[in-house]
Order: sequence, then C-alpha cells, then structure tokens
Amino acid sequence: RLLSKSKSRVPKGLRLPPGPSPKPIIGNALDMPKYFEWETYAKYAKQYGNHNISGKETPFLPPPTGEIFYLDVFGTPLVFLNSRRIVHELFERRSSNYSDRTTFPMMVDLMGFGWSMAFQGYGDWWRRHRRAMHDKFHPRAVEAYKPIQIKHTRDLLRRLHKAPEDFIKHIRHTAGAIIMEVGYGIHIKSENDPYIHTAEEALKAMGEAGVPGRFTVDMLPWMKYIPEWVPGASFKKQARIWRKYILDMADLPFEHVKMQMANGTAQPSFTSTHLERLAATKDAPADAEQVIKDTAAVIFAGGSDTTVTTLTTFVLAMVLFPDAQKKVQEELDAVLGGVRLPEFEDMAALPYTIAAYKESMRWHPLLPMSIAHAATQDDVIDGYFIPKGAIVSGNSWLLLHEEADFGPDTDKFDPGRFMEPGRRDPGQTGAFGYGRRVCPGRYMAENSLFIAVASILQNFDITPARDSSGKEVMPEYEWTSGFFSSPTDYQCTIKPRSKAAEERILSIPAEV
Ligand code: HEM
Repeated sequence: RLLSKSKSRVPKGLRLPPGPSPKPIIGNALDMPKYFEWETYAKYAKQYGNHNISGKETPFLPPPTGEIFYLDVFGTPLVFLNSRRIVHELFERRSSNYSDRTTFPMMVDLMGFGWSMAFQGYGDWWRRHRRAMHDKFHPRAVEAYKPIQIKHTRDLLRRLHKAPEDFIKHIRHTAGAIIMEVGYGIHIKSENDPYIHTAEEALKAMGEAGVPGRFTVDMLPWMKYIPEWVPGASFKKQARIWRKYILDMADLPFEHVKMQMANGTAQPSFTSTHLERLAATKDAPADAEQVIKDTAAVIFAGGSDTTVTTLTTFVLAMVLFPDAQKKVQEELDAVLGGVRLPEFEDMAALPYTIAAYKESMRWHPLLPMSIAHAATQDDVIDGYFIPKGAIVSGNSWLLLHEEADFGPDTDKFDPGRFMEPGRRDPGQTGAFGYGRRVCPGRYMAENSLFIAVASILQNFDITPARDSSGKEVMPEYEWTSGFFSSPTDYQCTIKPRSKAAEERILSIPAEV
C-alpha cells in the first residue's frame, strides 16, 4: 500500500526518515467527491496539507505537504499530485515509470474501446499507435491541415449567421467536419451524416461510462464474466448496445477509404497516406493495418469533443467577460483592417487573440484531472512509497489556477494575464496532460482554436440572450462533473458586429 501499513512493500534499501510518526494524507472511497472532484481534491491539498483525512496512523514517513496524497479505493491507491514540482518530477523526469494506464473493464473489455490509444497500457502496441499519430500531427505535419481548418471555420461563420441560436450544434459540426477530412478525406456536408452520428453515439457512451464509479465492474473486474441474463448484470446489455457504435466508429469510415482507394477516388488523408505507405513497405507486420485504423478513429475520439468543449467554454467566457471580448476585437480590427478574414499568417500579429484561446484552456480545462496515468514499478518520492499499479492523477485544474504561474484572480477569465512576462503556457501546464502521454493532437488543436476565435470575434458580437421583454438574461449553466467538464447548454446572442461584417460573412462561398 502506498505510504502506509505494509512495511514489507517498502523497497529494500529505502532509508525511512527518522522522527515522530508523521501523518501523510490518507483517505478511502468515502473521501471521493461525486461532483467537481478537482476542486475538492485541490481543497484537500490545501486545507488538509498537514492532517490525515481518515485519522489513520502512518509511521515511517515524512509529513505531507499537500503536494501528494492518496485515497485507498477498495485496495487500489489513487494518488493525487498537486504541485507543478511533483507533477514534473513524476510525469516528466520519471516518465518511463508513469506512462501506463489503469485497466478499463467496462470501456475496453466490454464496450470495445480497445482501439483507443488513450486507454492502452504503456508498451509496444501503444507506442506503435503513438508513432502513427505523431507522424502526421507533429508541428510541421499539421501545417497541411490549415486550409481544411480555414475552410470549415468560414463555413461555421455562415452557419452562425443563419441560425445563431444553434451555435453549439454548429461548433460541433465544424469540429467533426475538420477531423473527418483530416482523418479520412471524407467531406461532411449534412448535419445528419451517418459517420458523425455513429461517432457521436460512441463518444456519448464514453462520456457516460467514463464517469468514475458509474459501473461497479470497473472496481470489481471479475464482474465482466457475469452473463448478461443474470439479474444485476444490466451493464452487460448496455455495453453490448454501445459496443456496436464503438466498433462501427472505427470500422465504417476506414472501410470507406479503402474502397475509395481501390476505385481511385480517395482524397489524401491520414488514413490514405498511411495505407499507401504500408502498401509500399516490405515485411510490414500483419497487424499494421489495425494500427492505422485504430489511430484514425482515435483522432476523432480525441479531437472532436475536446475542441467543441473548449470553444463552448470560450463563447461562455465572452458572454460573462465582455471586456475581454472587446479587447480581442480591437486587436483583430487593427490587424485585419476590417477588410479581410483572418488567416494563420496573422497569428504573430495577434497575441491577445492567442491569449484568449489559451485563457479558455486555462480558465476551465475540459479534463480538469487530465487522464490518470499508472505506475509501472514501485517508486519512492520525497520518502513516500508509490506501489506498482497505483493510479496517478495530476490535478490540472489546480495547476492552471496557481497565481504564482498565472497572476492574480485566476478564477477570472482574463487573457491580459498572458501579456505579462513570465506567465506559463496552459498547454504546458496540464491542459494537454503530461509526459509521454501528453496530447498528441495539441498542435492541430491550438490551430483550430486560434482560427475559430479570430474568425468568430472578428465578425460577431457575443452577448447575453434576451427575454421576451428584451431584457438581457445571463446564461444559466453549470459545469458538468466526471471525465470531461464542460458547461451545460446555455443561451446567448450571436450577432454580426456590423453591416461590413455581415457582408464579409455573406461573401463566403456556400460550398465547402
Ligand atoms: C483543445 C483541444 C484538446 C485538449 C484540451 C486535449 C487534452 C488532452 C489531454 C489532457 C489528454 C491526456 C494526456 C495525458 O494522459 O496526460 C489528451 C490525450 C489525447 N489526445 Fe488530446 N486534447 C485536445 C485535442 C486533441 C486533438 C485535436 C486530438 C487529435 C487530433 C487529440 C488526441 C488525443 C489522443 C489520441 C490522446 C491520448 C494520448 C495517449 O494516451 O497516449 N486531442 N488530450
């Protein structure tokens, strides 16, 4: 057990610190919060820094600092890292030991998400997927996707103009259309596209099954062997229903590309270029095609909801913090002269616009506890023993709200903080995760965010919705809890900023 109890698990040769019995923070499943867990864990870290939640004695160990503590959940240690120093030490410097994942009996074994590298253990199979991804998503490779991002973002402006009340749906459509074209060369026109529908059903299932504690089988993996007809095994039926979407999400678009390649109509894409290279490779492993198929699917799984959530968080921030909106618009007007739409080449001249999308990632990170890593081997940090198999989470939300790194009032949305010297980049402080597992889609993601923020704010004002008497009403929303955290659906007004803006939007060609 971590930090406590079993003397025998303390590695040989470890010198236990002398002195009276210090008390590291230890709790159990009862101390696991159900909602907004990142905030509760941040409070544990700060308030209980020198206390023991459960009152258990733990001899041998130095006093805790709040930087690291753990909860014992049915015998599995959940370790929480609460400072940049310790996150860096474990996830970056000792990354070879902290790049594994826990098992996901419900999502992987029963629902079929084994194709997602995000859930694969640290090893050769994961490494092959990661390499296939890196090959097409490193900083230079993602340059090739910029025209696709521009085209669909302009289409987003047209959609926002036509039906602004459906802005969340439009943002979702745009993210899906970009990813499908990058991943498969498939052009999505309709909002009822069957590939997108299948993928969204699969991701909805992931969202539900990913909520910690939602399915007991995740804590008691032997339950996966219970037959579906046994009373109490309704999770098996649910998994079977979801499984079809999850397997189809990977299979159907991939088969479509292969068919197009066979008849010579395939557009260049992640899938087609990898398959072409594979066809020209002698002695490729028999499962090489599987790696390409899996990775193409994970591009959608990892890249759609993430971008959508960051943008809906951004739109919400624009309603709540109108001064920030005005400042981005002033910068855009000064650089673009109100004449042309933004391009990626404008990035260097738009630091405040960049700061605005980075602030969305910082203000409310969509994965506030990132995705948990797991320890491959026993380890010791600051005198604390971390056993093999421990599940280790960095509290990204906490790291992204540290005033030492981001300046005062970190609960406030203020892109201006990044105009001060010495501020950290949220993308390198937990918003994209950590170490060898850091988000491989981050370069493309930042490009999508930049062009969306610049294009939307150049052309639209985002303000509170109005009630029937014309009075402004502030959005009613909550942050969701669980794996992902996003604002619940809310309303706002999105209107062209001027006649000129409207003309710019109407001049965008209808065909994408
Ligand atoms: C704003 C957008 C995005 C955010 C905030 C984000 C954030 C993250 C985070 C926090 C992780 C977990 C890293 C860890 O375990 O330490 C992750 C993993 C991942 N992301 Fe992203 N992501 C975004 C966009 C994308 C995009 C566009 C793609 C694909 C093109 C993508 C693909 C992935 C994949 C495949 C993983 C799993 C990596 C692994 O387990 O090795 N993400 N992302």
